[in-house]
Amino acid sequence: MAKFFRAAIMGPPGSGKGTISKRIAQSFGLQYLSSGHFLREGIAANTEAGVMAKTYIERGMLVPDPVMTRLMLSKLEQLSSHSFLLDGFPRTLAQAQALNNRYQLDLVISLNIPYETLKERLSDRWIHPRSGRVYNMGFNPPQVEGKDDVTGEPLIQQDDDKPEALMARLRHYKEVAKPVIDLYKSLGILHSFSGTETDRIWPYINSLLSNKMHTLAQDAHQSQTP
Ligand SMILES: Nc1ccn([C@@H]2O[C@H](COP(=O)(O)OP(=O)(O)OP(=O)(O)O)[C@@H](O)[C@H]2O)c(=O)n1
Ligand SMILES: Nc1nc2c(ncn2[C@@H]2O[C@H](COP(=O)(O)OP(=O)(O)O)[C@@H](O)[C@H]2O)c(=O)[nH]1
Repeated sequence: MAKFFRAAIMGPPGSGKGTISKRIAQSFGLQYLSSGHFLREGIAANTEAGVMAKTYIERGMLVPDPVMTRLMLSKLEQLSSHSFLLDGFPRTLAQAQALNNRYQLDLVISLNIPYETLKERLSDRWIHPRSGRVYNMGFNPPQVEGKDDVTGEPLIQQDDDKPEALMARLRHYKEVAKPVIDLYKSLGILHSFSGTETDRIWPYINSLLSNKMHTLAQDAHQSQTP
């Protein structure tokens, strides 16, 4: 039976999860699932989960574990025969345990990026709220300043990307992520990458994934050979 490749990416705000996920999805054909994107979609569509999530996000809080877990596991159900990459989920240990009861990840990527770099990147991050498309005035600027490349609609800066909010977000991330990272370390599937430039980190992630997917394909082939 074909074996599907299941991965997650973790890292503080601004560490490049979205940027790297886009490259992984393009290069390896993994289905990309961003929990933040699903939440924003739910909020825009006024779904039950969206209405509930909004009250937490507006206060800078995490959406409760049962809501996130229900939302993400139901998205994953629809992808039961697909390789996937998760971004933003699991965020807490309870979410990681709930995920692990249903799907065992093959690989977790953790990004370690210095604080000064995060601060610079986020102060330059502009987003198209409806699609979640992300720009950076230095790294990947839009074709027309302040406008989304696809729709031409205005780009915005998120309040919590401002330097004043960043320190608290970062501290919170570290606190909540530590037990999740420890869990994946103990399972032997955690791979950490450090640096200040996505373009320098990417070749290492690319070769790690190429190797893993190659091994997986070989294992699947051997298990089929009588
Ligand atoms: N498992 C998750 C994922 C997201 N959120 C909520 O959804 C918001 C937006 O999530 P996301 O798009 O992943 O962005 P952030 O984590 O805020 O930041 P970044 O993209 O910069 O990492 C979060 O701030 C948080 O309030 C949550 O509560 N639980
Ligand atoms: N200058 C610079 N900006 C980057 C680099 N990698 C990503 N970015 C930008 O930094 C911001 C944060 O990246 P993003 O992928 O959204 O990070 P996430 O919050 O972890 O998902 C975005 O504006 C990206 O375009 C990099 O190597 N250099």
